[in-house]
Amino acid sequence: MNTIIKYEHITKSYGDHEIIHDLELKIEAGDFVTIIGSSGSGKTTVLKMVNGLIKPTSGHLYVEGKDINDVDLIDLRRHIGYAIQGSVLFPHMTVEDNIAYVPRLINANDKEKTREAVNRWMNMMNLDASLKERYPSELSGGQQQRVGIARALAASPKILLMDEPFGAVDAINRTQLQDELKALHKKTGITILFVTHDIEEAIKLGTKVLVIDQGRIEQYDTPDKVLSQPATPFVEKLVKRQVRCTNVQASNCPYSTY
Ligand SMILES: Nc1ncnc2c1ncn2[C@@H]1O[C@H](COP(=O)(O)OP(=O)(O)OP(=O)(O)O)[C@@H](O)[C@H]1O
Repeated sequence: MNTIIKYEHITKSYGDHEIIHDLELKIEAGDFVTIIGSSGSGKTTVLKMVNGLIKPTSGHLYVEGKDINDVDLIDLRRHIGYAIQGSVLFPHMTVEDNIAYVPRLINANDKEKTREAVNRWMNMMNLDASLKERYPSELSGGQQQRVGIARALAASPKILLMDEPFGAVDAINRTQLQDELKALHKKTGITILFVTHDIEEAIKLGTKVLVIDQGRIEQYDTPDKVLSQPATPFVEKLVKRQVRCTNVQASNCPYSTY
């Protein structure tokens, strides 16, 4: 097992309000970790600590064995993909320039490498090459989201952080994007942390599901285990309320509607 992200005794407080309590977690390289919990439970905070957008109040966070307190955060962020809900594309740049933005910073003298990265990730996200010259306002919501993901991946990061990336797209596009992301994960072996409100999405996509409530881990396990052996009443309620057990065997799923 190769740990790529390690949270060690992490707490986070705003004023005298502690919102993350002594978080201890190891994430293995290649896992697709979906993070689920009620609103305000700390999901985004846990995610944003990985690229240093939020600093813990105490404890240490290690990425590839290095305490992120000891690394250059700008450099770290260039090597960790980050995709969030809605379109965060640069509106005045074409699709190609948006996707090429970070690779150009990294491969300053190697234009061919950047061109290859743009083509590769557009292809991987099912974006037709004819869209390269368009501006974000000339794309559909689903296309904008695909470009956002291609941009997050274009620097070939080992880690991809995603905060409700499909929250603003319609159901059909959402299902398609989920399937594409799952295939992409399989193909690349990249480590993904993915925040969602949707337990079905968490179960469908994750190789591991992290359930958080009020700044504490309720369960960190495979989707199958979360469904069949919920560790706490909170997890039980979460899965019971929402899951239709679409991607596990009915026999493993106590709440199956089969
Ligand atoms: N800058 C801040 N100042 C004070 N409190 C904050 C700040 N940022 C977040 N919080 C609080 O920290 C807690 C966790 O926030 P976080 O955004 O991580 O939750 P979340 O689980 O991602 O929520 P949601 O699902 O609603 O997006 C919440 O109670 C929130 O109000």
